[in-house]
Parts: sequence; C-alpha cells; structure tokens
Amino acid sequence: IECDLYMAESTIPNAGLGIFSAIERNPGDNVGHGDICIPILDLNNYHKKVWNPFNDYVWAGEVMGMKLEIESADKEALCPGLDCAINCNLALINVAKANPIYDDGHLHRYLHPGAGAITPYHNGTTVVTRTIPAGGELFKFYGDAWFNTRPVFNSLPLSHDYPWAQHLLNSFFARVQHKDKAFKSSAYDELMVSIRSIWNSRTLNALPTTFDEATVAFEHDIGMVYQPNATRSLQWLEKHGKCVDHVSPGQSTIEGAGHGAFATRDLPKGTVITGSPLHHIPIKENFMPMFRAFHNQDDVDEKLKSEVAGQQVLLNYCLGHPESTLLLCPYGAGVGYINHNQTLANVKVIWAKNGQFSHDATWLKKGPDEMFTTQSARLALDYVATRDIASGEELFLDYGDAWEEAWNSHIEKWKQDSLAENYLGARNWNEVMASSPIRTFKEVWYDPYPQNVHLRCHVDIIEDEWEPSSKLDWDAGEYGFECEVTERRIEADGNQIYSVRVLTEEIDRWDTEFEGPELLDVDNVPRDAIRFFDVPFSSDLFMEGTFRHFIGLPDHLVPNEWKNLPKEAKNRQNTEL
Ligand SMILES: C[S@@+](CC[C@H](N)C(=O)[O-])C[C@H]1O[C@@H](n2cnc3c(N)ncnc32)[C@H](O)[C@@H]1O
Repeated sequence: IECDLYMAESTIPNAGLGIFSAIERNPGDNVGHGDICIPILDLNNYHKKVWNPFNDYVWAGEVMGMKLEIESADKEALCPGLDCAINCNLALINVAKANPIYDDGHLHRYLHPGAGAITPYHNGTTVVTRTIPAGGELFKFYGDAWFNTRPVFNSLPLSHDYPWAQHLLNSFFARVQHKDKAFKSSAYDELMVSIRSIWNSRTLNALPTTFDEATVAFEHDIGMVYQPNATRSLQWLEKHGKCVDHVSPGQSTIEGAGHGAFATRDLPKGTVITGSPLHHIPIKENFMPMFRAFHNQDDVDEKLKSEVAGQQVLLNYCLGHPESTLLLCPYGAGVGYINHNQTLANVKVIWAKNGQFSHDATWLKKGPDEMFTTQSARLALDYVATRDIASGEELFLDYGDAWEEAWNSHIEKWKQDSLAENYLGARNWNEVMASSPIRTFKEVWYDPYPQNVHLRCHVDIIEDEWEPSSKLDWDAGEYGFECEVTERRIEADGNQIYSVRVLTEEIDRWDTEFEGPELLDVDNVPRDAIRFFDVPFSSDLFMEGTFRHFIGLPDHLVPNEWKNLPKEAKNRQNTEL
C-alpha cells in the first residue's frame, strides 16, 4: 500500500520515534491531515506538582488558542497527532508547528448531549518551511529554552549558532577564495584544530568537522551537511516504519459525535492503519479532575477559590479499564479521531510487536505503581483493519460495553436546557456579528451582550507605530486586551470607526516587560480590531454533567498485574472521579 508519511526510529540518537516523509516536500506544502489538540487545564491545582507524563510533549495553551478557557496560566495543549512525534534538530528545522483551529464539530449544547465531550481544537496542520528530501525526518522548533533548561544539551548548538557558524564559514571561504583546494583544505583543518583548543562553544559545535562538509555548507547551507544523517532510505522506512497517513479527520457520520476518522485510501483487512505509542498515567483519578479556579490576577500562584468542575476532556481520548487506575493516552496521526460503533467497528487495537515503536512487553508484567518512575512512552498499540475498508469510509472502534452503558445512561439523564437555546460561543458570535456595529458601553447598559462573551481589542492598537490602516492578524495566540467602546461613528462609505478604552494586561506568561495594567484611550480604531472572546469557564468543556468516559481497552489486552481496583469499583469510578 502506498504511503507518504512514516513513523520510525528517529535519526537523533536516543530521541525515540520520529516522523519521516516518503516524498520530497517543499516550503508551503502541508504534511499529514491535521492534528487534534486537547487542553489540560489547571492540572497543578490538585497537587502542586502532579506527575505529568506529557511534560516534554505539551505546548503552552495560550499559543494554541486556549488562553480564555480558564482564569489561571496553568493550561497546556497536548496535540497527540503528528505534532507529538516530531523531533527538533535545530540545524534542520523543516516544518512549522501546527496551530489548531476552533471547531466544535457541529455540537450545540442545546441540541447535543455530546457537547463539551470533545475538544474543539482541531485540524492543526503541519506546514513545510524547508525542502525535505524523500526519506527526510521532520523537525520542528521547540524553542531554545527547551534545550537550555536540560543540562545534557549544554554543548548543543542553539538556533542562532547555525547562522553564526554559516557566517564564519562564509568569511573563511571569502578569505581563501583565490587559493587552490589543497591549501583551503589544510587551512580549514588547522583553523578547526586551533579554535577547538581555545574555544569550546555551542557555535563551534555547529561548524562542519571536515573540509568537504564545510564546502557543502558554503555552497548550499549548513543544514545540507546534516541532511544525509537525517534521511532514511525508502526501503528502510517500508521495512521498519509504520505508515501514518492512512487516516484523515472529517465530520463524523454519527450525528452528535463531532469529528471522526476516515480512511485516506483502500485498506485491506489486516492493514496496520496506524501505530500509536501510549503515555501512561498510573493514577487517572489524580490526573483527571478539572477545576474552576480563580486566581489572584497579580500573583497567579495565589489561588483565591477553587471548585471541581468535572473531569479533563483528555479522559475521553485515553484508553482504560474499569478495574485499573492505569490510563493510556495514545498519540499518532489520526488515532484521536476514531469514534465508537459496536456494530460497524472496522478497526481493533492490538499490542505492537515487542521492541518496536516504544513497546516493551515487560511492561505488561508491571503494576501501575511501578510505572511512576518513567515518563516516556513504553507501551504501544497498533490499530488494525478488521475487514477491507474502502477509501473515504469512516473508521470505528468498539470502545467496549462499559463505554456504551455510560453513554446510554448519559443520554437518558441529559435534559435540554432552555437557557442554552440561544447560546453562541465567541467564535460563532463573531461570525454572526461580523459586520454589525459594536455597542458602546452606554448601549450595553440597556442592551447587554450575552454573559458568556466579552469584548477585546487587538494589542497592536496601543503601539506608537500603529496606523488605523495596518493589517491586524488575529491568529490562534492573539487575544487582544479587554476593552469597551466609548464612541462609534459610521463614515459616509459605511466604515465603522471606534474610540475604545483598553485595559492592558500581560500578553503571555513570559511577558517580562509588563509593568502593570493601565487604562488607555485609543481613537480611530477600525471594526476588525475589536472581537468577542469567551469568558473563562463558559465554554462547553465546563458545562455541568458533560460526558466523560475513557475508551475501553479490550479485557484480553489487560494483564492481571494492571487490575488494581476491585471489580465492584468499576461502576463507582466514573461517577466519583
Ligand atoms: C476519542 S474521541 C473521538 C473523536 C471525537 N469525536 C472528536 O470530535 O474529537 C471520543 C469522544 O468522541 C465522542 N464519540 C465517539 N463515538 C461516539 C458515538 N458513537 N456517539 C456519540 N459520541 C461519540 C464522545 O464524546 C467520545 O468521548
């Protein structure tokens, strides 16, 4: 079966798995079919330092559009698709990280019992930024801080070291340009010996060690020196890798289930549709509570009030067993999108082969408590076609009887809330109101906006160099400042111009220049500089009684060593968590 994208052992030693392209890709091309991103909110509320297996895998929630889900800064985005498996090689960054788009899967809280049971952050597409040859590994930028804060990498070149090394090489070749090759080669070797004896630096480690490599770097760029070691042959990938582009997300054919997974090509019975390493959480009850926590705005560590507001939506994307505290959260392209259907199930999970794809079969003999000492994935599942599947068909797993019972009882108990009939989240509200004039604060007194949204103005409008005609970019990580409209005027051509009062705030948790909130008046503000955003804790994820249940790991895959809960606990667990 053809395949354009593989998961296989990374070319970076000890980095575990990586993602490889089987075809040449050029800047601007998309890779894969878009990732899901799951918010993990106020996790540290439970314990100050909850054991977190996702530490090396999560993005700051602010960057992924999740800032206003909750009040505090404690929000992380786990994107358990391709994103989790792409490594970072600072010499060869060739893809940009995937920012999700907000998409509630057409679930409305008035109509659908499943509203709030899925993450609305979807379709984060990985985009190529540098040509990747066929067989090349994908690398994204983790940020220099990721390497700076880990002592094992203290001599590894950081992102600015490669341009500096390139600059040094260019200067060297400019100076020896009229000399013959033998002279250049020995001059380069001597130079390297001399500088290595006096200068041990990250930049030096970015310089090619041989003259031939230096020539490649000078004639192309320094990344070309490292590209051969970061490329695997297609035969090797076919033999040792697992295809990760057989699945693409779309709107599920099951009404009310949100998104689903679809086959991208014909998949004969027995095909490993995708492989998935698993993050293990030995104590799901400690990890999964979600809070409504209010923090002191000047000191986010100071909690003023907190109450449990259900469970993390992550639970719905992980596999578990009613008799075990162990929860296994898969990552890999498309796995997070596969819905449940007992009668139409066409996919099953099996353990990956021992020694392959992070799967260590000795872990089937360990109890959950023993797993605490390890954070990296040590177990892996294969998702296998149980019959021939045609291109475009939706993929379904059987999540098990416990899930089915929990879902049916949720539907029975679920009641339509008449107050939710006119609910519109901020994203929808922005669409509906796209060209409508924004109410001034006086108009809002007698004609208020719904309680779940508030107004924010783009941060650029308080900059000295900002011009009313400048283009404003509202990407996933842009939230603006809270603001209100003091005046509105409509020009002859219909253009809406506003005067606004802005309350400045920290842009993100690393905003070290922030000196404190200020109230600023700004005139000549265009309509597109003002947007509606959700109020913290108002999104579907925080609705009372939202559905939460892990995906059932088939009983025959669960060893007795993992069953650390009494059988009778199995029904208790989901209601008590
Ligand atoms: C692993 S996710 C599957 C992807 C999810 N549909 C989405 O849009 O992100 C599991 C969740 O999807 C929803 N789901 C899966 N199968 C369903 C079904 N047969 N009927 C209703 N909802 C379903 C439930 O909310 C469940 O907790």
